[in-house]
Amino acid sequence: MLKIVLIAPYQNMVHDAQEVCRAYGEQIEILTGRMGQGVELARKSVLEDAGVLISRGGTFLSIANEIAIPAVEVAVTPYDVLRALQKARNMGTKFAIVGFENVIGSVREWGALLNVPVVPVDVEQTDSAKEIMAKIREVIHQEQVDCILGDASVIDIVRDMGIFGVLIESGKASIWAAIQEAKRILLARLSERETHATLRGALDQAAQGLILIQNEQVQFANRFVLDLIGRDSCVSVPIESCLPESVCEFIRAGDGTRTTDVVQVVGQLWTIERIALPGKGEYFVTLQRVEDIESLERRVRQKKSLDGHEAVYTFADLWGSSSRMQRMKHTAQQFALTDSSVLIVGETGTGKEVIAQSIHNGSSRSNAPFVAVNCAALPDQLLESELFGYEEGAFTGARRGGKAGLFELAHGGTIFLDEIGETASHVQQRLLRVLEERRVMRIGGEKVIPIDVRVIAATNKPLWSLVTQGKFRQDLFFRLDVLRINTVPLREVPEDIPVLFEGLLKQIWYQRKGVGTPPRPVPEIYRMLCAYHWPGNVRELRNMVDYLIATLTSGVVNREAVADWFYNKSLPDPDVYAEGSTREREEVQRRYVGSLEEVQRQLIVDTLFQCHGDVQRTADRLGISRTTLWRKMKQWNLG
Ligand SMILES: Nc1ncnc2c1ncn2[C@@H]1O[C@H](COP(=O)(O)OP(=O)(O)OP(=O)(O)O)[C@@H](O)[C@H]1O
Repeated sequence: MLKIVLIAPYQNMVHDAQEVCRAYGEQIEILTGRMGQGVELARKSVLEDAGVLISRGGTFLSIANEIAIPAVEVAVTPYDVLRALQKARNMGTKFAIVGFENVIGSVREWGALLNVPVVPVDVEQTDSAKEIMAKIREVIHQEQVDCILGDASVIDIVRDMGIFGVLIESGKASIWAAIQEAKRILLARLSERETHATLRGALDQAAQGLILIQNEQVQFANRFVLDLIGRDSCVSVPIESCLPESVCEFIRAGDGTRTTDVVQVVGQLWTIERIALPGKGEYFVTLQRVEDIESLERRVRQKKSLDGHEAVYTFADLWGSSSRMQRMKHTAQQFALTDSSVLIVGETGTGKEVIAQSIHNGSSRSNAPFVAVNCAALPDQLLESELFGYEEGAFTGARRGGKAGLFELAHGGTIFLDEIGETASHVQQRLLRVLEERRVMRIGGEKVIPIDVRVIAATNKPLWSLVTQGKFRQDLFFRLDVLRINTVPLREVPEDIPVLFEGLLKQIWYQRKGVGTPPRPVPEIYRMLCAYHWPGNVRELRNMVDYLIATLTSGVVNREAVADWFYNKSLPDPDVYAEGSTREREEVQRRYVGSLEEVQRQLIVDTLFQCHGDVQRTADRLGISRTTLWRKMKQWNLG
């Protein structure tokens, strides 16, 4: 605990100070010592936790000059001088007051006011005892003074000269005032010390080296640096005696306000930064292990990549009790336990993405990103830059600072390449290289970035026939087709329709309404649902349930409600057909003639028209994915 130490230059002051402390309950340490001896005591006290020093006169000035901690002066008040003059009157009629400015400052005016002949004699801090003696001799000779007034050090000299001297003593009030000032300063120091300790503690926790240098000496080094150099402290130690040579070289060689470099320290690479501070010869130096920066970068890369790249589905979301569905699910669960590439083949809406996400979530990569990219949804150039990223200036419109590709974002996790059959040949070639080398190079870049990504690809096109037509690279096909899952079209597992229908009914009901009881399906509807061929598979069934929940007015899903959906879709379904009006039936017959492809095209044109060109609404109505719709629009130039 820091304390207050009073260094009294004369014995009476010790006595007065003790009385003041007793009277006011103050706790301070009191020592006696004049000038050099007082300074020595002060120095010792600092080592013994003195926080503030108190002294007076020349001793105070010396302490304030030589000791680094705050010192408070016991002021010499006019009353103190008056008391001394009173005593001096017994010894003569003319006086000189000899002292430093802090003692005799006010005396000049007081002497004049009291009509007492007082000659002030200034003593400088630098004056030796001999020089002071000469000044006293001169004033006695020239001014004929009878007695010298002064502080303790002056009175010592005067006595040695055999001249009358009166000590100007400080009163108890001055001592009390000095103690109060010292307490105020001590409190401020204590709180500063606390802040300092907190700050030091924080800097000691830093995972990098922090060094403050002043005139090539270390003024502060945090725990990280001390551990690195194997020392407990290095305050005020020359840099070459405690810091590694490469660090010293860098500190000396750097110019400018901020310099950075990479140096070798204890066999490792470190980034080092030197920041020039406003004080001359003052620098702040930071040291960071390159390995730590790299690992941090990896973590940042992973964190950033997780934003919006999460798999939500698990195997529990894959419904269907048919043996084909169960088998498929079981196979996918087994694949989740491996790290090989998976190719999922199946029609639109059969749950390829659900399976891909479930595999990811069931795998050891489940805490890492799941990045899904629809290869058919983007123009070739854009797909390429999205997948592999690009460097600044790689092409017109490239973002400043470049952009990380989806492969980089998927680092540690899984990338799901949906509609892989739609990729252009140059993208296929690049994909192959990434899969073979397990590293990417951004477009326009030269840096090779290692990646650890599991690939799951999906297609609703017969990929092998694309290979035989030369539209898909055979080598890429075999890279992807390591583990194969064939999804099941809904029309081939009609026994799953009730389970799926009821599951979706509940799920969507609670999503939309939050509370209440979902509508109850009547068993007859399943005959209608099972007779339908479901080109959009489970997605189409889902859309139907969505429609029913939005339009139902009773708590029952009956034949009429289902028929209404079929009719609304304008599909020439035989069961529903009979329920439409003759005019509408004729209109449908007139419009939807020709090959299946022509009918499909007409249906898409009509639905797009009804939806005012809104692709999402059109796709929803037709029960196909946006991508499938885009593909078909591209095929028939409907864009
Ligand atoms: N077996 C299933 N159990 C529950 N929901 C399913 C199942 N299969 C598909 N779905 C649902 O159908 C919708 C479409 O699924 P998903 O997107 O996985 O199909 P996809 O085969 O990837 O389609 P596309 O090829 O058009 O991208 C999703 O809402 C999904 O939840």
